[in-house]
Amino acid sequence: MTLDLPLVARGKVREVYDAGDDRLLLVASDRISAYDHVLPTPIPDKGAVLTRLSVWWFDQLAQVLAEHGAQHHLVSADDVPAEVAGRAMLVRRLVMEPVECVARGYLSGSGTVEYGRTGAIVDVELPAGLVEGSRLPEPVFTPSTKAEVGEHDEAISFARTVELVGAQRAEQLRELTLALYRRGHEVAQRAGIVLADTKFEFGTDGDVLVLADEVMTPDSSRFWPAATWAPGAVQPSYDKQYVRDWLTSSGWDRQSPPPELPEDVVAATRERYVAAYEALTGSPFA
Ligand SMILES: N#Cc1c(N)ncnc1-c1cnn(Cc2cccc(F)c2)c1
Repeated sequence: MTLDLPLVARGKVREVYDAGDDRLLLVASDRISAYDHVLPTPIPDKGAVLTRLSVWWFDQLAQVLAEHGAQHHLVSADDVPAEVAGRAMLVRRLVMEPVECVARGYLSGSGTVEYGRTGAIVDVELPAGLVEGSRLPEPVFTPSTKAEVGEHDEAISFARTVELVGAQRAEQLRELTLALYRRGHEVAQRAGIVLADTKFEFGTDGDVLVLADEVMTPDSSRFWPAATWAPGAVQPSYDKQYVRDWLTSSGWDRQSPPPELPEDVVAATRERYVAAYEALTGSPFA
């Protein structure tokens, strides 16, 4: 698929195009990544499900945004080129903040490693005795810098965030990030999903802070099935566990190019994305 628009940025599974008139087009592909590799087999409708989920969250979060004097960047999910209908968002072009705003409600991944070394996540002290998957006493703001494509984001302190964006903006980003995460966690819990952590991106339009990018999707967040949540081990992913388990069983060395996925794993994975969407929104995907 080639869009007749200038490419602005390309991620592992998404692209951003210049749509003119201070608008960008965010396009979500059906590509899936696992173990830091983009797999050769697409998951049908993944891009559409994640786009529809972001669109739904923008509406759900409108009140929280307004309470913090902020807006979101979505202009339209309908006024998009036919080639990407259903899996693209027309958004306002913003001046992007240079930090990834991560909220964590649970200890997982790089957070667990950092906690094991220091008892904290960068400058955020945590109580003793936490294990992989533990729920934190309160959600924490653990910003990171935006890494180059293919690199991992690097967690930074709040003091560094202040250096980058100023004290007032840093405080606003922390407050809003945590408020949005709390709302998302509450909604997800009712849907049988643990929203363990999530990454927001913000920009500004004049003086107004604007929620950008995708929002609380399985690609920007850790989604765990609530029914199997059990601190003390790596939690199963709501959406990617079939893929991870099959890749592990296939003997793939995680260094060479990844193998094609079998049809049953593709179908089961598509069903997990659709199930997450339908559980969260209460609406049928089809
Ligand atoms: N959202 C947004 C946005 C905006 N509303 N205004 C200006 N810039 C951006 C913007 C540019 N890059 N990204 C990250 C990104 C997203 C999706 C795919 C990618 F490859 C990369 C975000």
